[in-house]
Amino acid sequence: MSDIELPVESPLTSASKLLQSVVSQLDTSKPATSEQLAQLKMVSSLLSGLDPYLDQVSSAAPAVQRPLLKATATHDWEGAWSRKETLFHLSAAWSAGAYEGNFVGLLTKLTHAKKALEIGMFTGTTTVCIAQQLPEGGKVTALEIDPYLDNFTRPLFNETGLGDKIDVKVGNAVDHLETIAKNILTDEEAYDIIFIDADKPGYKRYFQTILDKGLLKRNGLLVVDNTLYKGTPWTEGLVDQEMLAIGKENADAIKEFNKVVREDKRVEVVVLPVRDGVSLIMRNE
Ligand SMILES: C[S@@+](CC[C@H](N)C(=O)[O-])C[C@H]1O[C@@H](n2cnc3c(N)ncnc32)[C@H](O)[C@@H]1O
Repeated sequence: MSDIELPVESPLTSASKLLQSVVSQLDTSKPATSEQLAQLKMVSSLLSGLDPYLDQVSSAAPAVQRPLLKATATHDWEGAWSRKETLFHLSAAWSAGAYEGNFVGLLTKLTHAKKALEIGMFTGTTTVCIAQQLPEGGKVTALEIDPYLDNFTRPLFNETGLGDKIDVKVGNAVDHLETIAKNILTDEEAYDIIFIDADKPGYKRYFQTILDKGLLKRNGLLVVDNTLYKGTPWTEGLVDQEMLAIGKENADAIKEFNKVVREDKRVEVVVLPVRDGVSLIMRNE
């Protein structure tokens, strides 16, 4: 961050200015005026309309992603959890979705990646976006702890015709990263792009293993999801509000992760307000 501050204008600052204006006029002894209510509605519309608008003006989901999105949205996750078939209480909301999948696919294309790694696959909606952008002979390795998801995605990957470009490794990502590192002996063999999107308390370890063991190429790109974790890193007390049902462990892990990355001299980082926050981290040595 620069020590020279310039004013920022964004949808969030518009919402913030409106809200500050209403808050400064509020008088608890009087009901809100119609003008104040209109301003609050505008704040609500600014905030709730952002993501749908981004979807509307960004390219549609690629055809290969559609069957996976549909299967994710319609699957009976609740039933699978109650039958103890899944390791976690999964829901469709665990997917990074069409917009972010497309974004990571675009980054794969921009970096001319041939070798990609995803840590935390879930239903593969991003995996296929990465695979689709890889050249002939390219491969994405997806690490996923839950065998249920390997069974879920396998027929869908084959249906897209991208099955040959996707290698799913089931098990704890920590163990897989150690094994993978043993087979990466030169920078040439390392990954061009890595997407971290698994358990939040594991992020710091994944980051350090990736850099310490040379899993990411020099000038390679590390993309990390959820680094603005619902706004908890800069909003004291948010995590304690029961209505948000945010895990404190995850919130603390993300805050610590962002600090560790920012202080690591081996990388450059820009955190983007894409969905729940996406960090773009480039290895520069
Ligand atoms: C948020 S979801 C991933 C979403 C996916 N990357 C996407 O783009 O839609 C997180 C996934 O990480 C998996 N996971 C959690 N802990 C893990 C671990 N230690 N090793 C590997 N996968 C893990 C979960 O089972 C879950 O499928």
